[in-house]
Amino acid sequence: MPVSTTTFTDLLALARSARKQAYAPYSNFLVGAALLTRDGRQFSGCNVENASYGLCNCAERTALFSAIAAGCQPGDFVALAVIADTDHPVSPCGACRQVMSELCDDAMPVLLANLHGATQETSVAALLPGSFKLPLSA
Ligand SMILES: O=c1ccn([C@H]2C[C@H](O)[C@@H](CO)O2)c(=O)[nH]1
Ligand SMILES: [Zn+2]
Repeated sequence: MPVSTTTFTDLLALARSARKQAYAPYSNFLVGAALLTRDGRQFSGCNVENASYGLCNCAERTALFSAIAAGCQPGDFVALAVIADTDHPVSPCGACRQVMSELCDDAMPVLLANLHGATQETSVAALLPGSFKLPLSA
């Protein structure tokens, strides 16, 4: 489903506001994300860190997992926006790319942004070509 500029503007505003909720006392790197569903619902996420560093959860996964927890199914999503205080639009980590590849359509647009107005539109497949997937049983 194509996504309009207005939709991305809205999602980015939500991601920017979600970023303020980040719990990132270790890295001090605050990230926000916002996800739009086919039926028009929006879910936001921030990064949540932990003293056991490997448990840190990125903003992208927080948004995706909260949508799944609210009853969304893989493929219900039409766009994701991510924002951080970076020189260039923020680049999602490998773990988030893998999660996106399983829960979102390959063609789903992803808008990467920084706080200063730079944006880059990409897609789930472009972020992780040839992603690993297990066959799902019905
Ligand atoms: O796209 C990204 C990149 C990093 N982080 C988080 C993970 C960790 O809390 C902090 C530093 O890597 O930023 C995100 O939430 N999203
Ligand atoms: Zn990540």
